[in-house]
Amino acid sequence: MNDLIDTLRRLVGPAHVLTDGDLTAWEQDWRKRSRGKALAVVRPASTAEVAAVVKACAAAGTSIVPQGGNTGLAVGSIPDDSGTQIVLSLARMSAVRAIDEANLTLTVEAGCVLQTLQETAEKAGFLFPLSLAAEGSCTIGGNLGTNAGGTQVLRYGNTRELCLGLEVVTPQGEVWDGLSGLRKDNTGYDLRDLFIGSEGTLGVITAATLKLYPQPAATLTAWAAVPSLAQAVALLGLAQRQLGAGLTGFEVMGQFALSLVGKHFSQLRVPFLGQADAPYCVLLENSDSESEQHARERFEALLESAFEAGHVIDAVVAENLTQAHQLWHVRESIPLAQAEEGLNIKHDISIPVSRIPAFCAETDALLAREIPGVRLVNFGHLGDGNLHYNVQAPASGDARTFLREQEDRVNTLVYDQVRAFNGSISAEHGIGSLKLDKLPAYKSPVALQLMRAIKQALDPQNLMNPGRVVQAP
Ligand SMILES: O=C(O)CC[C@@H](O)C(=O)O
Ligand SMILES: [Zn+2]
Repeated sequence: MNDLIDTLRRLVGPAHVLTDGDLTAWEQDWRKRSRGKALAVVRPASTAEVAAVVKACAAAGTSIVPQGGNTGLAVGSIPDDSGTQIVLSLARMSAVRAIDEANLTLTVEAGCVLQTLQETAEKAGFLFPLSLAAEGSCTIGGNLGTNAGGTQVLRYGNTRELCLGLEVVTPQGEVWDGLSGLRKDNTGYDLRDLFIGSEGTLGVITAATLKLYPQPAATLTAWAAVPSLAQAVALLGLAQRQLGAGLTGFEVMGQFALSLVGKHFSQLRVPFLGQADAPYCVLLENSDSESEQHARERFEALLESAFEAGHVIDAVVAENLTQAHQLWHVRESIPLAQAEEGLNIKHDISIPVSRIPAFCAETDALLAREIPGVRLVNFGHLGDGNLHYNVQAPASGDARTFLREQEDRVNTLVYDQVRAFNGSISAEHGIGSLKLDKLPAYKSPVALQLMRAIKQALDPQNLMNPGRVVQAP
């Protein structure tokens, strides 16, 4: 092992091979639920260095956990507790390599922080639409590795849809330069899409060519109180018909989720908080290619028809950007408020949009019956059929004990319902190690067999993020 550490020090410089001191930032997951122990944290500065590190680890039979901003929610980017794995941090590889304005593409290295990437696009007069609460610290490599979703998916798609090409270091330490900015390329299997969402189990993404979009002329945000989830779904349909591609955000939030924001972040103003006839609120975003006035007129027309149809019982439209940011901030504070409230169980699920009201009605009742006192923190990206159907321990009693005794049962109740409604047990957060043992019960055996065969073909030594996504054959 000491030989490997010496080699790594030679390859990336001694200052970038961390073996002692406080390694919490690399060894602990974002929710602070899991902690591993790394043999070393290695921080290469170039693709050539990543390739050399991977080759050295392969020769030593040492496994590698690629890591970006370490903000994931599925425990996929920290080492296990064996003390034998290398954490390969891409943080130092953050350069913007090129912008091609005519081709509408941007090529960046994996460690580029998402917000920096958005700002780079903006400075060049474009929009890079991937947007999520962790954007100040997550990196594009991690976004690609997990095929992250976020709040603009209903208009622009997941990270996968925003990526045209990749550069990848294979488990053998070869470099695949697939950084094409082509929108059409039918020359065989789509390797790019294989690596996206593979959570570092097939290789290390070192750079990507991403799509840019024109900036909208105006973006408006509204917050509506809705009488039921069924009416929220009806509002979504109406908004899609009236705004077309202008509808760039459609988030739903249950009153209990909002009450946690009110409780833990009392400086934030939460519209329609606790309004008894509105069990849910919806945040809508309208991006307009003409003007602010045009956007406002269309938004007002939409809300008027929505009131008439009974989809909405109250609504506010942000007057300016500051107010719009405040509304988004309330929405994005829900996970933090949940963490403040205490230990919880997350379910990042997707269901066909049409079936979400029935799913929630049935599953809410099932949980209330089976696990009395349980508190549902239900919110998410309704426009994508993606709910964060989270469960907070009962207010009374010890949350840690509750989780120890009930977490598996809660998961089984919820995921069995997800299966019955043709849904997915991971919509946008990935599998990591958190859901590794769940996947076989909820994914087709044929699909799992194909996934294992791919893993075996690309990484026969099982050195790339082992124990994540699929168990090696
Ligand atoms: O904490 C969660 O459950 C969801 C986090 C994130 O995906 C969000 O949509 O805010
Ligand atoms: Zn989300």
